[in-house]
Amino acid sequence: MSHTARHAAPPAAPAAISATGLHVALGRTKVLHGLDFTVEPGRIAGLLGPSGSGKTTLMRAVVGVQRITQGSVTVLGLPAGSAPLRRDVGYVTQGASVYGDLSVEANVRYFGAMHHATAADVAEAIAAVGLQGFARQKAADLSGGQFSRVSLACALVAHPKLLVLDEPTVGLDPVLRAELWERFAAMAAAGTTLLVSSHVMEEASHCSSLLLLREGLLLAQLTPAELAERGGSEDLERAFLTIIKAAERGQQESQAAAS
Ligand SMILES: Nc1ncnc2c1ncn2[C@@H]1O[C@H](COP(=O)(O)OP(=O)(O)OP(=O)(O)O)[C@@H](O)[C@H]1O
Repeated sequence: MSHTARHAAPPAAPAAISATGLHVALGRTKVLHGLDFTVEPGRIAGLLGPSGSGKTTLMRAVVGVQRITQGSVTVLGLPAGSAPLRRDVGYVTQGASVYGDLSVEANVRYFGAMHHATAADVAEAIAAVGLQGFARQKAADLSGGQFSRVSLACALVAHPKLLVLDEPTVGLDPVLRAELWERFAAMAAAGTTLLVSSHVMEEASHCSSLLLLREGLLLAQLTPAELAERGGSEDLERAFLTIIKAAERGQQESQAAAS
């Protein structure tokens, strides 16, 4: 082995997500306007933005179920949506993809089967979302919050390398919410990357990187501490509003100047 080779740095792992000049149009509406960002492996990236800012569209592009108009999205070094990624990427949408007439356990087993999950894996995923007491219950007979947790268990059982979650804590009580964030942190520490959208600003503090989206533009990618500093408040909701309002003012001023 040559001296150079012995001291060469190990090859860097590819970014978990890398978007370059990402444009998406839905019908005639341009929804994403050229996004550039990177999420490193083992991070929890929070996707924040007002309703209609393009969060779901961006997540769909990352998962590879959204046609891209221009630019590219790379996931774990491969084009988003490519076949080898199917095993490595989990996606939990707001509209749960759960079979109401099957039990919780049967649902999780069904998803797990595609990933050779064992009975222990299934039980562990169900326990992770706090549904161990409901494993035999028909999903249709669960409460709304319990039902949405079944789809999360279905994603967890696959042990994906990238987990994309659209508002996973909606409808959950504060105890479960805190437990889930602990779970996400443990997964990230073990190398899983999470992309999580949220409306709940206090949840932003659990993320290592925040993507602030407004009207299909990436306003900033920053840490929670940087958000607090840039928005002039330790209260992340207030800081977020300050940044969003400043962007709105900037847009109005440039429109006024142009007219
Ligand atoms: N099929 C469609 N055709 C045209 N426009 C669409 C379509 N689906 C969504 N949009 C528009 O695209 C924009 C972004 O939608 P998206 O669902 O990505 O936003 P979001 O940030 O996830 O919103 P929310 O927080 O309310 O879920 C919105 O203005 C929406 O009205």
